[in-house]
Amino acid sequence: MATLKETLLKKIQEHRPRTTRLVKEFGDVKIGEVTIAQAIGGARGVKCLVTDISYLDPMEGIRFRGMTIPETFEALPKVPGSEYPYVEGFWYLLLTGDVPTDAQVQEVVEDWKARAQVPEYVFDVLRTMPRDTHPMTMFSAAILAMQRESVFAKKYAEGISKMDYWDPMYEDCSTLMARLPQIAAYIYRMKYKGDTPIAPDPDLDMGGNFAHMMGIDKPYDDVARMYFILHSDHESGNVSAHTTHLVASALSDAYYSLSAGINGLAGPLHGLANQEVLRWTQDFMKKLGGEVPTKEGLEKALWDTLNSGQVIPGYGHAVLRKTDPRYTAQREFCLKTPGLKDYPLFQLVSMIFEVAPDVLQQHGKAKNPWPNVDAQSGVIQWYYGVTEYDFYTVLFGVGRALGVLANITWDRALGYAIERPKSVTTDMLEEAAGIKK
Ligand SMILES: CC(=O)SCCNC(=O)CCNC(=O)[C@H](O)C(C)(C)COP(=O)(O)OP(=O)(O)OC[C@H]1O[C@@H](n2cnc3c(N)ncnc32)[C@H](O)[C@@H]1OP(=O)(O)O
Ligand SMILES: O=C([O-])CC(=O)C(=O)O
Repeated sequence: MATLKETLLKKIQEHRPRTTRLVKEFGDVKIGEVTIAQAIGGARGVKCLVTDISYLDPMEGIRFRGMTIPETFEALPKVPGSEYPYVEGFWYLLLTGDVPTDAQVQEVVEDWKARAQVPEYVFDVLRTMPRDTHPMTMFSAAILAMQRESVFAKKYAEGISKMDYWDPMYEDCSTLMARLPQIAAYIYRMKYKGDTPIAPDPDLDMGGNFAHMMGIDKPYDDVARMYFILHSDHESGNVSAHTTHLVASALSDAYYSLSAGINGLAGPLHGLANQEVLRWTQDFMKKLGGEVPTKEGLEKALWDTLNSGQVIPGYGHAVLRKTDPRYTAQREFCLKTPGLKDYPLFQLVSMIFEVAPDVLQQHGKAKNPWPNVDAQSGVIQWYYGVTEYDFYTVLFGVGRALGVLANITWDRALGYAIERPKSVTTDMLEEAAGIKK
């Protein structure tokens, strides 16, 4: 059986001529144009990034390597006794585009175990930080601290060929993936559980081991598998993926690049929105003082938020124009899980789903009034005892690493250039608009 790395090399060799030909023979073909609104408005809709790992359709939502979320869950080999697939198998799929066999999944499981030992100094770094440091700061710092381990940086300094850059990048990305779950769980237990880290169990898969190190019983292992897969990738233009890609384009290694991407994920308009959703719902519940919320009361709270110039967290999207299928997948998980289905916080989240889209439509600003992934993820964590919502974006970060690290491995494989778009001045825009000579 070919290893994942051997299979990846074969895929890379097959793919390279496609990219080379497109640039050489069809480099002048236009795939879009840029308006003033796009230049000022966050490059929305500007097509200037390439990835084959996932694609986001505004109406359908994400496809991972061509597969929808239900198709992905269906196709991948499941952990024995579990309803959800191995995260390791999903990594194989993202990197190669192939659904792995059981044996191919096991190869990744074993490979990650061999790489999983987090260096002691990473824990020292974390322990030195004041305990009220945001967990995303801790997570990013831990990743950055490991930069000295980078095989890519070492090989680059030794002077390897451009054609081989993908190999040490793959090594760094695999090592990061193997270690992130323990780092995340360590932060959680150090910060919120009286500094009682739990040692990894080498007999468990990534999702199972993460649940074990968090100290949470089944089915939290399935929650972890589902969560990491759902949050992994959302094509290349979102802030965390784009940042990771941008930093990696300077040939910064995977540690520098991922740490930067995680910093972007920590923004409240991006990954941190899942923390904000819980903060918003908790504040709302507190104001009710234990009363069951009514739709009218909820509607008023939503308008209060909008009228005070704030966004409704978990709603709206830069690309999606329908309910996020990641929201739907998590909602379905809640609906099929007996205790969760009737859980008051889930009922409130469901009531927001009934009320908020109308409110946002009446408000008339958001192009997409429907919920995104962040509106539904926190309630599941809360139900299983992870009520420290500051931590939620770290969970998102472990999942997001799968996508962005697979992407930067392919960036190096296909020799994508250093990213350097052109800026213009406001004077130039006014000239282009014909309002200034
Ligand atoms: C994993 C993820 O990153 S998913 C997104 C997580 N983020 C959130 O849930 C935060 C709430 N949502 C938002 O702030 C936005 O919808 C974003 C950031 C996700 C997308 O931003 P954009 O593409 O600029 O959205 P859009 O084009 O619809 O924005 C138009 C206007 O509607 C507003 N708007 C968009 N969504 C919302 C919302 N949920 N609540 C209130 N206003 C909103 C925007 O702030 C903007 O207002 P402005 O014209 O005064 O600047
Ligand atoms: O696609 C985006 O811009 C934001 C998002 O949902 C993600 O990154 O998961």
